[in-house]
Amino acid sequence: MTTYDAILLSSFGGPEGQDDVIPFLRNVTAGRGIPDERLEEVAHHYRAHGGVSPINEQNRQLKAALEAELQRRGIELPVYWGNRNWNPYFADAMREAHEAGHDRLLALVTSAYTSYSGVGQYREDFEKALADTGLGEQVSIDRIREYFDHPGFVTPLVEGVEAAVAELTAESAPGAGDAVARDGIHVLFVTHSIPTAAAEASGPQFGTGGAYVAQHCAVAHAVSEAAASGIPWSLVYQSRSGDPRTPWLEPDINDAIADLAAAGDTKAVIIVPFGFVSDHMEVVWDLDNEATATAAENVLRSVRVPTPGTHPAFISGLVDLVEERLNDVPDEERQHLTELGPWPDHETVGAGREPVGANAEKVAAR
Ligand SMILES: CC1=C(CCC(=O)O)c2cc3nc(cc4[nH]c(cc5[nH]c(cc1n2)c(C)c5CCC(=O)O)c(CCC(=O)O)c4C)C(CCC(=O)O)=C3C
Ligand SMILES: [Fe+2]
Repeated sequence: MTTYDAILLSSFGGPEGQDDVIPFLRNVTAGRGIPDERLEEVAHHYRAHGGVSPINEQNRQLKAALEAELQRRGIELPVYWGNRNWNPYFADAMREAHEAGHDRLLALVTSAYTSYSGVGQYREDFEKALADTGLGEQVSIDRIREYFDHPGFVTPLVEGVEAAVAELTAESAPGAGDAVARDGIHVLFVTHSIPTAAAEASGPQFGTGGAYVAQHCAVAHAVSEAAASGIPWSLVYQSRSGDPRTPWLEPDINDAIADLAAAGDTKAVIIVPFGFVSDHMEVVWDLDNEATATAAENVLRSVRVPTPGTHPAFISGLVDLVEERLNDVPDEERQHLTELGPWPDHETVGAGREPVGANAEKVAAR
């Protein structure tokens, strides 16, 4: 039995008004040389939504749902919420927890896969917040393992794909599109593109694309088997940014849609955003606007599957992951739906330990 004092719900953060947009983008891109034209382009996505990203409200709902499930199970752990890039920041959450007497924090991160963005940057920012608050000697943070193949994350996706297949193959209702045969459907599992070098660094022993690509392939395979057996699928990418000369993971979802349409067998696509845990800006803009428009231009029907959000299976799965750490559950009893899992736990950050930053070598060595 390991004792923790509180849960640190850790996320990306997003702007909550027009005045927040540029300062937020500067936080996100600090030191990484994203050109201003690109910042303006991204600002435009937020501006069109009143300068508000949906992500913070989604995290407030996630926090409330976690609190309710913890209470239902009799687990007396308060939940503090902090972000990497916007209010409330990690430092705010750590200070608040510490002032209430909670120093042993169990971090639940809203990122399901292994990559620098989902792991190393969180670790760096935890360490930076500990340094900034002067709490590095007192506060410790243990991060819950990557849960890409945990049933809590996979079940909502399976349900979403099953519902999408049913919707597309149903006899057409007034206003809906024409029914599509199963063999006219193609499932597009879409995740965030990252530079190919970052993908390799996520775990070279997993082959081309590292752990990042291997984990996504494994989850796509599992969801496809469970929900859309016999229907062809592809792993595709969204939201590439940065210098066009730097290679990033491909194909882009819009190119994939155009290619499927040109090949002629596909009448409908199911878009499965399985790299994110909520329907935040990258989902509503890049998929619900752009990819959906690309499908329509290419005369394909499209259905976009919801991300896990506050699906009861997801909330319950996250609390199972909390209990796994509280009870020191051994590897062989940990839940996982692919052969890559159960993904290992992370080393503790803080409470007097030397900061190790992104810890890229150690991540790569696993
Ligand atoms: C793998 C990955 C995740 C998933 C894991 C995780 O959740 O961490 C993720 C999440 C998110 N990314 C988000 C937003 C942004 N990401 C950016 C930039 C980048 N993301 C990258 C990767 C990822 N990103 C990369 C390689 C870059 C290029 C920067 C560089 O060169 O290193 C930029 C800068 C502008 C641009 O370049 O587009 C923005 C605004 C939001 C918030 C959405 C909202 O507001 O609702 C969320 C949840
Ligand atoms: Fe991002």
